[in-house]
Amino acid sequence: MEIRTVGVVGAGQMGNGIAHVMALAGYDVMLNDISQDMLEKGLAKIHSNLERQVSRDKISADDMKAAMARIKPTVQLPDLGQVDLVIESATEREAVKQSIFEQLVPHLEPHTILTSNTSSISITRLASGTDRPEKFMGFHFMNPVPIMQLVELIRGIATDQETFQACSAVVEKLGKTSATSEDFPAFIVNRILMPMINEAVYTLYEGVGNVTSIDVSMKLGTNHPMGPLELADFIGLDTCLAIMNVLHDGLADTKYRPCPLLTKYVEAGWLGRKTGRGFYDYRGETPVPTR
Ligand SMILES: CC(=O)CC(=O)SCCNC(=O)CCNC(=O)[C@H](O)C(C)(C)COP(=O)(O)OP(=O)(O)OC[C@H]1O[C@@H](n2cnc3c(N)ncnc32)[C@H](O)[C@@H]1OP(=O)(O)O
Ligand SMILES: NC(=O)C1=CN([C@@H]2O[C@H](COP(=O)(O)OP(=O)(O)OC[C@H]3O[C@@H](n4cnc5c(N)ncnc54)[C@H](OP(=O)(O)O)[C@@H]3O)[C@@H](O)[C@H]2O)C=CC1
Repeated sequence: MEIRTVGVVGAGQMGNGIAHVMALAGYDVMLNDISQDMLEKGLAKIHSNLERQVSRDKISADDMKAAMARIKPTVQLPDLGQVDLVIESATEREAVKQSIFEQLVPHLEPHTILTSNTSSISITRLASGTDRPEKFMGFHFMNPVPIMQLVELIRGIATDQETFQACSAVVEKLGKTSATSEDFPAFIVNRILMPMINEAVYTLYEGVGNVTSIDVSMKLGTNHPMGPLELADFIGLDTCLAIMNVLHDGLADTKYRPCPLLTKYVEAGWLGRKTGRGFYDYRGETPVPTR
């Protein structure tokens, strides 16, 4: 089946990026969030990111105008009932995602494909709470969505081939590249990336280095574009902790135990860039390390 309309649930950093690339590729997008404020901030972010692409001659002003016109914001989840494809991108908490699917399913067309942008949670388990596990899969974008080339595609145990092909075709239309992962905790990218970030936090916790020396070491020593602590702040420390907990619980191996210092930052509400403070303090002109 051909996908023409897309519903995105959650207008945070990932949801607004997904709405951005979908609209630019010609899909009509319904963007939903529980918070009107987050919806407005999400739309403003899409606008400024599109403007940046226009100023760098990546897209034309007409492309930008057309993309903005294709995005319809709504705080009413049932407004997504008519779309061909739903990409859920709300907070990384299983109960939140399950509740969204539970509320949405009664309003959906029978043909609608349901997907989640989850970073780590079992696709099979999320699918089993819906009426269509065969039309459910993982559609995992990378941050920042307009820039990163990869989309991980994850089949649940029941996902059918037609659903997988329809999602692969969307990735192609976006001009991105897909990699397929089996449905195990945190899939491929975060199975490898998140233990590295967690280890960087242990390195800080144990005093092996400070924020600056750890990030400089990994940037200049291994040519990573961002140091691991800078990247953790960019992803969101709540999301990093949630992923570590899924790895720890799902694989039952102590090598995945989240660093207590990561837990402490999350408990403080220091979630990284999105709250203005994490391993760095972003409230001034330039980021300042907090340790
Ligand atoms: C947690 C998960 O589930 C999975 C994940 O996503 S893990 C995280 C994956 N992401 C990464 O690892 C990102 C690592 N960092 C990077 O690649 C780079 O630092 C970066 C691309 C984010 C920024 O690159 P940079 O060279 O420092 O900055 P800059 O030169 O200003 O920007 C490079 C490009 O990114 C764009 N960009 C930067 N930040 C952006 C943002 N937040 N949103 C949209 N576009 C952005 C810029 O416009 C620029 O675009 P062009 O090349 O088209 O002109
Ligand atoms: N951050 C990253 O680098 C990546 C994240 N992901 C995944 O994407 C998803 C979203 O992450 P991210 O965008 O970073 O998180 P954010 O915290 O930036 O955004 C989450 C958004 O979801 C909203 N939300 C919460 N509950 C609901 C609900 N019931 N209905 C609709 N919206 C809701 C939140 O609103 P409010 O703030 O009002 O609660 C917020 O606007 C997560 O599953 C995450 O694991 C995937 C790839 C990369």
